[in-house]
Amino acid sequence: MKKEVASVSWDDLSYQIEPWVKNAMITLGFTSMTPVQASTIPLLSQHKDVVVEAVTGSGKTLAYVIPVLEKVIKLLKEAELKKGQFGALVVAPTRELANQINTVFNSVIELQPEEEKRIGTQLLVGSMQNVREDLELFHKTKPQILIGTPGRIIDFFSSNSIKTNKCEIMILDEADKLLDDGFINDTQSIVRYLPSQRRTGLFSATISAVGSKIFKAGMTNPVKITVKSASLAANSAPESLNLSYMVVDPELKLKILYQLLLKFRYKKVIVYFPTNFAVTHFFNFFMELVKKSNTPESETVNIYSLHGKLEAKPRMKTLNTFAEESPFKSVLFTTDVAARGIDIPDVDLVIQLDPPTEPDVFLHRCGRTGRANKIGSAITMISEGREEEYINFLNVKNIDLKLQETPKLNEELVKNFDEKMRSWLLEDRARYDHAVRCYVGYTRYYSKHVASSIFRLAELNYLKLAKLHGLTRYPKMPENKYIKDFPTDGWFDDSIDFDTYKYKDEVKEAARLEELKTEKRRKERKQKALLKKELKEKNSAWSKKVDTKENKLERREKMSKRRDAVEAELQKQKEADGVDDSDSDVEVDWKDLVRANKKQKKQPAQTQGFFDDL
Ligand SMILES: Nc1ncnc2c1ncn2[C@@H]1O[C@H](COP(=O)(O)OP(=O)(O)OP(=O)(O)O)[C@@H](O)[C@H]1O
Repeated sequence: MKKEVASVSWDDLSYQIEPWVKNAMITLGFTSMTPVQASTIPLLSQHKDVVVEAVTGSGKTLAYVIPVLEKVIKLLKEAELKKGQFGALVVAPTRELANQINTVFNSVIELQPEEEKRIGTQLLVGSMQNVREDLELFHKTKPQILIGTPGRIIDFFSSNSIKTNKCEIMILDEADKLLDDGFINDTQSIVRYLPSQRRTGLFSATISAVGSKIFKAGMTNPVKITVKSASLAANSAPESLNLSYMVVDPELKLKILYQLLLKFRYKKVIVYFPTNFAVTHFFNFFMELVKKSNTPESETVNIYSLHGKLEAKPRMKTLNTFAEESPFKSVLFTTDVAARGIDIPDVDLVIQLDPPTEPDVFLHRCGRTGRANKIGSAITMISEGREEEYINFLNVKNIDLKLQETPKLNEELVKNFDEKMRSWLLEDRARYDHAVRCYVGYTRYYSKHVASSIFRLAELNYLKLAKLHGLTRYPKMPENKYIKDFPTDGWFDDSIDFDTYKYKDEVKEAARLEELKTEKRRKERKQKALLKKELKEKNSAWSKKVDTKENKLERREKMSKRRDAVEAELQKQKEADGVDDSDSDVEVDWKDLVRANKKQKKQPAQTQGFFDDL
């Protein structure tokens, strides 16, 4: 479905573009210009640097493709480019986008008349081929336009055989991304390779936040062009895009997604997940779920996955297959790698399982649908609670989301989902390990939200999050401090016996069994050692007791010996003095003697006592 919007004829331009380029536009079905094209082309083609901010899907690509072609046409008319020279450079943050831009250039160039000097392009992106192969191809085909991602462009320019002095124009597509912290150094390195007398164009749907950083792209006195949506309610997004949100129980997100994928009417849907791990994990599970559900609804769905950890070639292939015409409903599970610039006209639905960490990315993700005035819907899931404040946060940024009723889950679907999730996880312990990584990755992702007052780690519902991932135990991580009543060893569900939970991979399983044995032995040894220690402590306490008894006896014996000796001495003295003996007197005298002896011991300087020899 298309919405009518005001457009400008190619002939209404004050500046006349190259006739064959204009004809090519009409042949391609672009009978008139979009507003951003009408405002940008005359300026960029005629010696102005531009900073262009226009909503997603508004036609920014052609707004620079035409000026770039015009610069190159002019260059070729003036003189041949010498060996190693090129005339234009377009930089994009992702391989997919660079590839797409290359395709747009070639769709126009293919319509170049025979008599014109041939224009050529070359794609410079990582992992398609190596730099040496890129250089060989460049010297063989002599393209005038280079399109690529920053890393590979720098590697390419570092070859002495490449001469950058004839580069007339540089375009940064998704310029705010190329000027952010992750890319700025690379972007500046590229700028330093280029001659200062060149035109520069920065393009994005969200460039305002970049501010004075635009000058890091080496611009001189740029003109700012802003094309907003006609809709006053949400002029940061195109009018043809319906933005809505659902408030959901975080544990139910995937079930709701599954129900939407089966019940909703759409041709192509892009589903955004927070991490690469999540894309792989849930893609694998949903493939199984769809395959084994065997319902007429599930049979009409085809699912694809795309993320940054995949090789470049399969990534491109997946995107191409997803973009192809299909009698099935096509679903793409992806990350922010496919948030910006990707133009697949049939995408009529975007679903975000979580808001992105950066608010600008919200518009880019949603903007994969509702492009070029086609109607599209973007639904964002918001977890119940504090996250609901995100809606006001977006509202302040002129992004207005309508509340959509959360679908009631079908009981049969939930039962089927739970059973399949459990059996799929139990089939291979590696899946559980992966689910753990997903869970941990999610918390890392959550901590990166720019709107940190809304997305607080302390307020995440960890139990629901763990259950969403199919876990039965909280993995060890610092965030566990936020979990109230943390269960012993992290187990909140003991329904899986981990001793018998197997890996499908035989080598891994053998290693696990070995580890289990070692662990058992370690436990046994520990227990034995503990028992031994306890026993030792018990024995030593008893022997101490025995020891004190023996000592007492010994002391008593000594004492009685001393007493006998004293008595004998006294008796001797009495006999010598002729005194009669009586027990009671001896007793008294003996005690006195003992006391006197003690006193003497305390006063060593005194004269030697009676007991000193004993
Ligand atoms: N003059 C035109 N008439 C009709 N359709 C057009 C015209 N120019 C571009 N389009 C179409 O509009 C769609 C979106 O264009 P483009 O990809 O350039 O958008 P964009 O503004 O770069 O979006 P994003 O910000 O998402 O990258 C494309 O499918 C393109 O073919």
